Amino acid sequence: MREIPGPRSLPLLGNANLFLGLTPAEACLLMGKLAEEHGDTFKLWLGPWFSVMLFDPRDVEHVLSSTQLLDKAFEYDFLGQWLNQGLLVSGGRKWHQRRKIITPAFHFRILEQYVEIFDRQTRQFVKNLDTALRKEAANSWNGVDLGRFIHLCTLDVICETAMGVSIHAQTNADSDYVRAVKTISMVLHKRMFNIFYRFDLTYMLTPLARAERRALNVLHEFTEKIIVQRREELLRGTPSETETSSADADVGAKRKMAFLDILLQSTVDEKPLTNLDIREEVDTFMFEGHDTTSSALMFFFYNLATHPESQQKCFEEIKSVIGTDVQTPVTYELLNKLHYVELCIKETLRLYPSVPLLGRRVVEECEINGKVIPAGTNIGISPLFMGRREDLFVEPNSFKPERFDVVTTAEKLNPYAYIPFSAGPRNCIGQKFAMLEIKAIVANTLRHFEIDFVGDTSEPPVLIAELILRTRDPLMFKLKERVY
Ligand code: HEM
Repeated sequence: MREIPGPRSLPLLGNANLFLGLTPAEACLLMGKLAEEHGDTFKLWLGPWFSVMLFDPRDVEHVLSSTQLLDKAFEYDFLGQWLNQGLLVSGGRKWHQRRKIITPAFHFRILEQYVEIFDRQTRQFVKNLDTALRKEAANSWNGVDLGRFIHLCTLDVICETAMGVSIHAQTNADSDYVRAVKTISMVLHKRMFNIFYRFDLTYMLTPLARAERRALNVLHEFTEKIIVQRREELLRGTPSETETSSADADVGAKRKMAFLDILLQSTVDEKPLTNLDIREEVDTFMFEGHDTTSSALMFFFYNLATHPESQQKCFEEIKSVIGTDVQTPVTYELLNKLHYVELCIKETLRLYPSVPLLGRRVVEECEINGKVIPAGTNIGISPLFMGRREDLFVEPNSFKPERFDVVTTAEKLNPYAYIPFSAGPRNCIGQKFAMLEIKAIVANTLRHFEIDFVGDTSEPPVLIAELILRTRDPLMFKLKERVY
């Protein structure tokens, strides 16, 4: 450990003193400064936890492509309260088996049928924005906080695709389930990033722990209820894939194969999955599948609002592919033709990767390009810092979607520097789903509104690299209805 450079550490505290009292935004900046001072590989002691940060793409490649370094860092254990041993946090044989049975759930034929859900939920999103626009005009508000609306829309999308039911988050943002999701996200951020909440014994005595228990009850009971219901329906043989369910008013108009149904029909070692097995995977989709896409969409709209020429190009492309009738639904084929929109999404994820930090746990001592990494080390890899490396991306802080076009594609040149969806065997299983969903929301929004940013554009927004990347202050936008 001594050979790895890093800031001087104090007894017991290690380097935790450097982070004490810092806001998440300041902590984020500090990580950048430490990399400048100590180089692409540096160590950090946070109390008893030893971490090595790897910022060199060759080291990142070694870790992410390895079939040995697959275990997640200690911090992911906090997610276990909600996700139990779902795909994101599990390791070893269990992860292998689950990845194998879950991969077919993201086949393009399955994704294709979800586009109708993306389209329908986005229409509600557009309706809500329209109402907000009118309220804003009537009350002379200074802009709309898009993030709030996006979050509810992505929550509705993931709930309907994962469980086949709608929670109507967009029309009832105050429901128990929506509030529980918000609480649990807040708790997870605090536990991971505040050293005082890290120790179970002291944490259990805090009001935060009580709030977490209440939220977990709501989340687990909801998923459990749907699983039981769907299993019974499956046993009874009704309703079929495309049949309308009249029994449950909450069910989407046409039944589709939700992720849940695929899991109900899967087997491991010739045995069906138990309710708990299924719950942990469905909850994992609920967690991984909404905050990540919300963050990406938020930064996407920020980039387009501050780069009107790119917004115009996106709009022109959407108009030429989907047409000028705003009632025309988006389809899988149409979304696949939105090439320029795709470049803008990729560039947004380079500048603002939804997951700014990935962590792996070294179970057995290993060597990474000549550096010996002891067992027990947590490895940190930052898609955020990688995407901003000057030696790999020309003008890294500028929004230049063209860098991803087919001739010069920045993605192919640097497969282990451009890692918003991670890379290698543990990459994001929902990548294609996410791209389609983002495109559907973007296409429907830009068909209806022109988007302008309200606020200072001379400085980029202050970022907070928590579990999911966000900004310190809400980003506010002015919307203008498009007239055809
Ligand atoms: C813009 C949207 C998204 C981004 C940027 C993103 C990014 C990522 C990243 C970086 C990882 C690796 C995490 C790690 O190693 O700690 C990951 C894993 C994962 N993601 Fe996504 N994700 C997105 C959307 C989704 C969606 C929509 C779903 C589900 C429908 C999903 C499901 C998962 C799952 C289950 C894993 C764990 C995979 C495994 O360990 O085998 N993600 N995602």
